[in-house]
Amino acid sequence: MSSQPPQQPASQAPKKVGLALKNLPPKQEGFGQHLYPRTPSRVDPAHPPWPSYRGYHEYSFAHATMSHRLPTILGKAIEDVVKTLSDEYDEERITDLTACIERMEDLMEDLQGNSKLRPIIDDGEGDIPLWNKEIAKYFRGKDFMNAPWLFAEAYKYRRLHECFSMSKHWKSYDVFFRQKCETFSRSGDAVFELSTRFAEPFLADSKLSEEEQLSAKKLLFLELTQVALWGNATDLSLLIDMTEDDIKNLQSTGGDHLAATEKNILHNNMPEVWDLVSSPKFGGDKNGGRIDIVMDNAGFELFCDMIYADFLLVSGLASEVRFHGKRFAWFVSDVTAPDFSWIVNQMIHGHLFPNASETDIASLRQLGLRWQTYIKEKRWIYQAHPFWVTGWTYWDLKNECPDLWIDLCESDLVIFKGDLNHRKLTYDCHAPPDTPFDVAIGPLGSEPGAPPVLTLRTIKSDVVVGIPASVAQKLDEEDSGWRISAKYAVVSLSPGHADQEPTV
Ligand SMILES: O=P(O)(O)OC[C@@]1(O)O[C@H](CO)[C@@H](O)[C@@H]1O
Repeated sequence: MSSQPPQQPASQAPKKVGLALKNLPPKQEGFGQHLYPRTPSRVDPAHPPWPSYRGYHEYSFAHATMSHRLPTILGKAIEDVVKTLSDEYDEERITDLTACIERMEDLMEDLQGNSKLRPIIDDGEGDIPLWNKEIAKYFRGKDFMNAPWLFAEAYKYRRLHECFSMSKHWKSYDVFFRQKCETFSRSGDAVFELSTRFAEPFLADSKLSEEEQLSAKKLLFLELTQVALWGNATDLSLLIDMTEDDIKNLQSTGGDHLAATEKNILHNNMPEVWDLVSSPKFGGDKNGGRIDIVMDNAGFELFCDMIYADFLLVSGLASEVRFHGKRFAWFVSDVTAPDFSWIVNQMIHGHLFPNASETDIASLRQLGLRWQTYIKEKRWIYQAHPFWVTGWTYWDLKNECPDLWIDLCESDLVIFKGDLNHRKLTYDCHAPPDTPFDVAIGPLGSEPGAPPVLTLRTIKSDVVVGIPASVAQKLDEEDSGWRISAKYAVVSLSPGHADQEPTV
């Protein structure tokens, strides 16, 4: 008699049972959409006008940044400090710097282990209350990946500063300074292209009629606005994998190149900006307006901004230009006070371009000397409010920093440069692309006393506003990387309400 083997328990999961349900109602869509946009009075950092981008959103640039780019940037920063350490001979300074490296390694662990965001240690800096209030009120218990991307990314740069601000001898050490200087010294072609044209200040040909002179001024204004705009394409945090030729291409400022790139400006208010700055009312009784530039990157972009600011003064469109920079190293290449002085002093005294011709070097020197005079005469003013190095968006500028708000309301035009400033203007959230720019910037566009606000931004991250939905959809279909490639740009103007008294 053959005996049957004992029955084994099933080792596989039972097959799914498919129910043939034909009478259920259809799937519904658009849940929660009635919540957006939130009305401005219900907006706060934990409740943006539209949903935030966050590090765990795998489809977004936020994810690539939080999981890959930031650890790479931090790793390079540690390499920089190790290099500095090797050049040091004083024991106390060496042990002090070693402690900075250890703090950077702790930060790397927190970043890669997705730790919760802790308060910033009080190092006596003016931005501490702003940071710790925002963490305590809105982001307690959040980590690097589930906090809004904008906040988490800014927080990482503040923690990086803390690694040094806790030290005795290295409080103002900038881990990105070396990189910023090296990149500028590799930008010779583009730098001389501009310096040789502007060493002598722009003067409209006196043989031309008044109307012709104005039209020459307008054409130059439009082209230099583009130079300031596209100068933003070369930001160091994105240059990690670029060759020298790639960089040269990005920096090309020739007329043909500008004409070709103008079609990539998806929202272009340049004509309106010209109408504003050329109006006899611009600047009131002053001889030209006060123009503020909330700067982005040091090096080549700063050089382009200075070329622009020089023209604004020389042409009489501006009576003074205020440059707003950062108090410490920020998003790799943002301008700090040392970067601002460095560029002008190197232009006058430096040896950055050993292979350049005497004419090129002389043109740079002449330009640098003129810019130095503007600084001495306070026609160019450098300012660095602590608010610019926080995680707050500019929707909160008035409430969190009424002093800065009142100061900016005195301006005749505030120009925000670059991608990060644009993210802060628009709350870095999923706003529909056809949201009008002045709506997307909230109180900065709508409050009484708000100055005219201009954004000059090459598009390097997900948020895009002010363009027809059909244009965004077409680009999504045809050029999938368009939101991060810096190939496209926006020049958007919010007219503001300078005719009304600002309130605080
Ligand atoms: O402000 P910038 O220099 O134009 O760009 C800053 C940037 O490179 O950094 C962020 C990602 O890390 C993005 O906002 C953007 O792509």
